[in-house]
Amino acid sequence: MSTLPVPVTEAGRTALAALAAAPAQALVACDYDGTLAPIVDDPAAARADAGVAGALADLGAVLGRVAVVTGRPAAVAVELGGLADVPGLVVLGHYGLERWHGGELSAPDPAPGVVAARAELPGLLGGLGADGARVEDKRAAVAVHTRGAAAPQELLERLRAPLGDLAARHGLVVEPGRLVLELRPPGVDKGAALRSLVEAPPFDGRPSCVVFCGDDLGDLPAFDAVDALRAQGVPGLLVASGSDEVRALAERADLVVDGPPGVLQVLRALLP
Ligand SMILES: O=P(O)(O)OC[C@H]1O[C@H](O[C@H]2O[C@H](CO)[C@@H](O)[C@H](O)[C@H]2O)[C@H](O)[C@@H](O)[C@@H]1O
Repeated sequence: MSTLPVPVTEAGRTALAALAAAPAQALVACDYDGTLAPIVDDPAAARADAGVAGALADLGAVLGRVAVVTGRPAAVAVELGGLADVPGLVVLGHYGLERWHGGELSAPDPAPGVVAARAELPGLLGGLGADGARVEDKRAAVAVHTRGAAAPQELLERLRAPLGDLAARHGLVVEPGRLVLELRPPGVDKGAALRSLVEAPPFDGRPSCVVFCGDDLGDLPAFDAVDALRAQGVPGLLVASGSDEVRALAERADLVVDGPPGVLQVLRALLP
């Protein structure tokens, strides 16, 4: 078993004690990219360490619920993460729009705005001379990545306004992330997704503890949700998978670890 780094906050230490006291009523949820899987140039190649599935399975055997809450389509996270055989795992995809559990996927049809925006994207990017931009078709959303460009951050900034216009014209919102701008339907976020897990059995709104691990801007609503639960008396632990690209989570976390290997170490050490 790994050693768990000590949270820097009293709230974090309280949450760990609560988890140890009542593991069967605890919820542990993790983001996928940058948290369970390393950041790589090609989104289709972002595979989790082989130990991740085992760590989630071990935790799932003793905790109330283990979940992955991701901006990816749920089935893609399951496939890339090698998570298909993790007993009891829930994967909420597309920021909570999709739910995967026990091999069953519930996924709504893509919003018409996504279909229209996707069709316009090649012309728009071509007209802007967005060399190096990569379009990721996520079915219920469409993402434009700039990691492969000569100047990734500059290109991202240049695309922000035109992609914002495109999204607005089609009733979509722009979800910013690590060198990516995603056009997706409004009305879901990881905070609501996490709350849906808290409200469901076996917790029915009163878990003994909620742990959330994330790395990117899209994880901030889940951090907000944990803060709100704490205000209601539910202990919570916020874990940031640290990176040089995004610092906003590390500034709020109870525990900052060194990327996905550090998160895996935490998951292993959470076992009572
Ligand atoms: O909520 P997440 O599970 O963290 O998903 C967020 C986005 O992650 C992916 O993009 C990020 O990871 C890629 C692979 O490492 C990397 O190339 C890219 O630069 C990152 O932004 C994914 O491709 C997106 O669809 C997700 O929304």
